[in-house]
Amino acid sequence: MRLPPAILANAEEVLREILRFSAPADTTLSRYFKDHPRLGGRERGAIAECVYNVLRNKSFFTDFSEAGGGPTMRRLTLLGMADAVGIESMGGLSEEEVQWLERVTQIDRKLMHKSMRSNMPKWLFDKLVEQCGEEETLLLADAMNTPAPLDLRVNSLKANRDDVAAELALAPIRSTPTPFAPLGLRILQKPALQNLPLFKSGAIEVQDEGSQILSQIVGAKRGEMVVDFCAGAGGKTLALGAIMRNTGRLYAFDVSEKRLAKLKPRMARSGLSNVHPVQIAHERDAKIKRLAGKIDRVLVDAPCSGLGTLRRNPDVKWRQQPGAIAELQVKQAAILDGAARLVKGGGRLVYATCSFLNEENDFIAEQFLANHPDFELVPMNKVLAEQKIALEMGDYLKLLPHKHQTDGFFAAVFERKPMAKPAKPAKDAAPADEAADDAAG
Ligand SMILES: C[S@@+](CC[C@H](N)C(=O)[O-])C[C@H]1O[C@@H](n2cnc3c(N)ncnc32)[C@H](O)[C@@H]1O
Repeated sequence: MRLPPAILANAEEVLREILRFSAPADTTLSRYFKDHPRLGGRERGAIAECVYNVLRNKSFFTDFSEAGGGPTMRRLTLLGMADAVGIESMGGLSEEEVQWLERVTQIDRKLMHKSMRSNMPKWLFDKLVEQCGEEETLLLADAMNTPAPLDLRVNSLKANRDDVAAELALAPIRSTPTPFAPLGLRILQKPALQNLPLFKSGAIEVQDEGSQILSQIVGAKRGEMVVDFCAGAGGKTLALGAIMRNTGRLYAFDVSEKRLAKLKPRMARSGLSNVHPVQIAHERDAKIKRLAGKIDRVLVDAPCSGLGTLRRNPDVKWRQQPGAIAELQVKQAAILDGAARLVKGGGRLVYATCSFLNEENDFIAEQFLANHPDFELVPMNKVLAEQKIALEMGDYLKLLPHKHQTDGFFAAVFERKPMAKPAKPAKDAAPADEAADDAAG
């Protein structure tokens, strides 16, 4: 059945707003749907897919649309919708529009100029070519422009993976185990999960496999003191709490009250009682001072460009500005430095981002090591072997969609060298302050 002609007008209206890039695309889209309650499920699906197709393919869609007649925004919408539902399902097209769509959808996109084929802003394409070469950049870009599957994490406090897969199959939702994360299930459809008893009972959470792996390499154990320094809405906090089997103490820090508030209902569903959310003003907040040198594992899931999540948030590449990367680097280094103070001797600090840019990743890790001689790098192959994760890496974790079918993630693990014990004063030694005075003199 054809979509009503008005749907193209709706899609064009919301697309125009989203392409101003003043807010994240998913926020604008949800608000639009809330303001238009009469749109049905199929219509919402088509509009959302149309918008996301335009965001993913904006470079060559813009090129195609400029080649035709009529308003550019209408043509962009037609291209996005044709990719979403097919020309034959679109109502309200003129004869000329049908012919134009039939012509442009035949064009072999692989023959386009490489920078345009990547569908990235020029600054990002150039940066990536410099970082990993043209061939790798195009593979990465193609993977980032392909919608991601839906990954679930089974909450091991409440269920096991096989039982969850069997219960999903009754829904009926087909899932397959994720290749690397031991509690992950991958779903290729896009079912509504919110009403499933499995979701309501906290047996499953939506979490990309990469994010699950990242939580695991923190290596938190039962009974330990652990800090999730940039916990946000708690995706990794919940995974860490389950890995700790709901024992020990897990602090969830963040500067954002709004994000921490979203963690609370998720905590309640998950059955975790070892999580302590704490809002901090900044990475040197006095609230965290008393924990200095006492924590076994600290995770810094740092604020970053978010470019690793382009499969889900294709607007990020157009919203991100090259100048912002340098500002992020300053913040990342400061947060990592603040968090490092918490780690006890022999404890570990994990720095992570969902970015594939070396500037936010290797560079920050190397700078940290250069400035913190009391920490040493734990090579990622060692960390992965400890966790029995069958992935081959070098010094760092670098997950990429075209290689690992996950979002783009980076992680480095540092271990604090055992702290030197204060030397026992010799029996006839002078009191410490006297000795210091002597030395100063
Ligand atoms: C990448 S997000 C964290 C995502 C979260 N770990 C998860 O798995 O869902 C980065 C978070 O860092 C927080 N943040 C920013 N500056 C911070 C700071 N100085 N100290 C602690 N958290 C900070 C942001 O509010 C944001 O929630």
